[in-house]
Amino acid sequence: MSQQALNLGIEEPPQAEEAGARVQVLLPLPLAGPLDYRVPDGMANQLEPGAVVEVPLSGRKAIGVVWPKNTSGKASGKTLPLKKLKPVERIIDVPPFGTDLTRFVDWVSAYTLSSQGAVLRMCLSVPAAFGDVPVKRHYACASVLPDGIRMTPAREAVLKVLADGKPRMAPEIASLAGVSDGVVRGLADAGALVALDISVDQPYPQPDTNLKGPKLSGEQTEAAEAIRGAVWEGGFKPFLLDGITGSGKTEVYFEGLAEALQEKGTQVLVLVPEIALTSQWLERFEARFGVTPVVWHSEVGQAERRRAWRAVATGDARVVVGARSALFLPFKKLAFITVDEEHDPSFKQEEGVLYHARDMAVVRAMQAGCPVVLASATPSLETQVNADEGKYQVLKLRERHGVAVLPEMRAVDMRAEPPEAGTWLSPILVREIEETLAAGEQVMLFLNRRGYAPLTLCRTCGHRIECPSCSAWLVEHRFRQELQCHHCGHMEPIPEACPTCESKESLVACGPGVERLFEEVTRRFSEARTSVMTSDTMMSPSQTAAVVKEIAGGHLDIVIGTQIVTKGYHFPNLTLVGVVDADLGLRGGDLRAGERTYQQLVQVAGRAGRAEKPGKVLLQSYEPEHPVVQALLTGDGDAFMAAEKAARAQYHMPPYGKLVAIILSGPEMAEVLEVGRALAKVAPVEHGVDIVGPAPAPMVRIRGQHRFRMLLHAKKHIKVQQLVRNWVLRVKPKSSVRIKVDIDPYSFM
Ligand SMILES: Nc1ncnc2c1ncn2[C@@H]1O[C@H](COP(=O)(O)OP(=O)(O)OP(=O)(O)O)[C@@H](O)[C@H]1O
Ligand SMILES: [Zn+2]
Repeated sequence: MSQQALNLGIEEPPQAEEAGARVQVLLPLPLAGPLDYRVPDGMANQLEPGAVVEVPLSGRKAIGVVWPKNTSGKASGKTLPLKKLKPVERIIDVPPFGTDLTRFVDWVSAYTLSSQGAVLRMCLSVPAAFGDVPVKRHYACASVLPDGIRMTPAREAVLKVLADGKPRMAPEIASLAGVSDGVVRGLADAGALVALDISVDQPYPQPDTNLKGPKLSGEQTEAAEAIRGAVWEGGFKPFLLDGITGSGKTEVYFEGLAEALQEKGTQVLVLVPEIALTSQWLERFEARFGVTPVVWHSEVGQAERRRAWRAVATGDARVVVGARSALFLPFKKLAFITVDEEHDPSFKQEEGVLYHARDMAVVRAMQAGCPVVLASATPSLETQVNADEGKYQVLKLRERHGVAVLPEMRAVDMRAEPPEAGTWLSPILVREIEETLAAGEQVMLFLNRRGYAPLTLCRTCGHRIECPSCSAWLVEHRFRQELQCHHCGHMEPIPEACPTCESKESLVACGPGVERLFEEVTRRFSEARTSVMTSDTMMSPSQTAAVVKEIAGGHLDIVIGTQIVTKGYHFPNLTLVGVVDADLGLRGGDLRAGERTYQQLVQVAGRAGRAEKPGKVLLQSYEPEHPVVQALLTGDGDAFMAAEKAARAQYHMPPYGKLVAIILSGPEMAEVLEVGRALAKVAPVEHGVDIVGPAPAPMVRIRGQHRFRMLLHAKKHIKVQQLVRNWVLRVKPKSSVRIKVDIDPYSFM
């Protein structure tokens, strides 16, 4: 053993071992790193890094990926002699992962402090992709009819159907020929038909890049040319496409897609915040490229996921539009990425590996060496700072397309113009709705609260109905006649009597949700066709698409919705937007409450007046002097964001400083607190680093788990990952207590 290896305490493989006799395989499990396996004879040349393989693992079989050598850590921590290693069992018949993906996995793992295996798991999320693809038996005519075959009219009919040379399945042939399946099988047995087993996974139709997009305006052309140029040149280049609502950002980045797809075999990825809501986007894509793209999100069925995953790996899928998890697909030749509505909070994953898909999309593009466009009318503060610092090239669109202009904004001071008791619309907003309806135009009312009422209270004893396993009120859903917890999903019937004092008819609903607003709207405007758009009323992408079509087609007059109506829709006849509670997002605010509320309200306001007719937006507020409301009224978002930036810079808050949240949870409060105290005791003491907590989380209990939080706040230059890893490793928690590390937290609950 060499001196160096001794010093490092690492065992070297025995001298006699042949190079290439072992490989490291990363498994989709939370281990410290890859495991060593023996390379069986005959496989040596095929086991290149990135190959997907099946290996034995404690008596079972597991799918893993041959991992490049230079990566950190090893699960076992020591090198076993070759003869003790288990052999790789087989190579899975899919193209190997590229180094862009293996490096991306390593990067995400190091950044988020998740194990490499936990990140790899997101890449291998479709077990069915590694098995045999099911086939279906088809029949076609044999090239020559067997001698002496007995022909009948039924048999003749079958041969006639197949005369076009297209293989078909027996039931189809039988129905076309007007015969029974038996006739088809009889012909096959007699050798007159040949059987073909055809994969059920049909190739995806290829996008047509020769179709022309709309004629772009001057500023659109300028932006599109910059993107096209970068795509043509290749190489990593991040852009911020900052254009007001309705300015044609989609048309502009479509030009980038078109350029990227010119080259043979290239692939593009478009990340969107809520894929279930993209029916209009899909239609526009189809109009521009002649086909529908591959859609990727958690609700896509298993068979389609298998088809999509494999087609992405082989390069057959050229365009993928997906939710954040699409970042982990094994693209063969990724040439361009767009993150649409890049400011959207749903890009942050809050379960499992805690990552921000917008940030990781930039990293993915860096590893793949391709341009990436972050598009938004309200770019996140983080992205703006990157642009200010010159890291991202800014492309601006300042005008709406055609004759459309930004809507007129007005605040309704609810202190001066309060609604009648038990109602939520001020007289001014009611009047505006009446006028809009009279003009034959559409209204959107925005209230970011699902259900009927956020709280059910007993008038007699003051009891508030809470979730049995979370520290949260149950929300009444009157359409479904239920109370529901929005944190764990717990549901129960609405009780007739107070659960505590048993008084009858004493429970009252407090505050409005969209269902309650619906009640008021249908009472006031009984003639209007009204619909509620929330995740409760639109359970599936097709249901959503149907409602969106109804609105776009003018079959609805009033739409009441939660944040899902704010996202990218284009309704030409919608001219009035009413924000029922502009202050809602500002209450109990965290670091980003102001920014988020501003973005959300700009987005919802941006749905008004997108075509010929000008739009109007009314903001109901009890605090119209608040900077967020003022920024909306004056349209000076730049000044608002500048003030936000200054405040964050002053306190070294992200992105001018770093935050790491440590969330501790477990079934026993005392045990959780004990781990928190142990962590506090060994907390790093370093200049530029502050640690607060453990303190009870604002959501003290979720799903029966007690929760405490700690927050590490560091100056920008500090390498928090290293610091936190060393710190957390010093405490061995009881197995019942979970420690979750959230780098760059967005939720402080
Ligand atoms: N050059 C153009 N020619 C024809 N139609 C255009 C052009 N640019 C934009 N449009 C149309 O204007 C509407 C708004 O454009 P688009 O949806 O791309 O804007 P956006 O910036 O993505 O908006 P938002 O941020 O609000 O989602 C769409 O119906 C789009 O087809
Ligand atoms: Zn609950």
